[in-house]
Amino acid sequence: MQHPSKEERVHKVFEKIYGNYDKMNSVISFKRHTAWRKDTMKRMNVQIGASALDVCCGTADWTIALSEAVGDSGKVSGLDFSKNMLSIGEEKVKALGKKNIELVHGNAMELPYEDNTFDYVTIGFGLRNVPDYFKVLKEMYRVVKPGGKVVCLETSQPTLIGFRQMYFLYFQYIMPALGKIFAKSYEEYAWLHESAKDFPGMKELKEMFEKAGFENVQVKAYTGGVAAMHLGFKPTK
Ligand SMILES: C[S@@+](CC[C@H](N)C(=O)[O-])C[C@H]1O[C@@H](n2cnc3c(N)ncnc32)[C@H](O)[C@@H]1O
Repeated sequence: MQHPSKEERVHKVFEKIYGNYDKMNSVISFKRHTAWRKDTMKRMNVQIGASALDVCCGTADWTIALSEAVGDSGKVSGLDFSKNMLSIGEEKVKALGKKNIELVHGNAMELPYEDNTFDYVTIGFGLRNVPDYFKVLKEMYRVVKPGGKVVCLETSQPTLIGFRQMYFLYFQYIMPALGKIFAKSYEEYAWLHESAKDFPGMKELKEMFEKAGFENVQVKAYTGGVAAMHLGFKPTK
């Protein structure tokens, strides 16, 4: 029997865990993810009336935060390949009565947009999941406008001594056990461990941003480097 591709595996994971995703996010990060997201938004300094694309938007939390920042005169699109994750996002958008959000079913590897379309393009805890990080960064580069910002918030490789060892023990034993209790699925949360383990550290990801064409790349580590934000500008010429 053939092994499923990374893309097929990831798709299956999110199609299955969608109902528990938001709750698990808070549990596995000890609610830290909310602070990371807030700080990232502060650094982005999103302007009223701007346009934004949130790649791998999932249940649409970052998409909604962006829609609040751009206001009624702005527009935000959220894109994801899991219809179930999007369905949770749709419920939130509807409940909030947001008119400036469009949620789109699509693949991050081939963004269905013209070159130079958005002022901001974000990806939150999504890049780790795609089959080719560099290809997705180049896609994000392609669709952001010259002078626009591309921002990635993702797990990273902890740099503090002791933290790193604890982090891996946590990932290997504690998190999957939490996954079993809350989402009744061990396998799916083991995926988080695997994908986070293989994901590049801050320096490597910064280099990848630069190789994709971004300039003035800023990096911010969160909680000892458990997560990090990378922000790059597309040159104006
Ligand atoms: C960990 S969730 C992150 C969701 C959201 N951005 C957040 O910050 O909570 C990762 C999301 O990426 C989506 N995803 C993974 N690979 C994708 C791809 N190739 N194209 C589009 N979406 C993808 C999954 O369906 C899932 O919703």
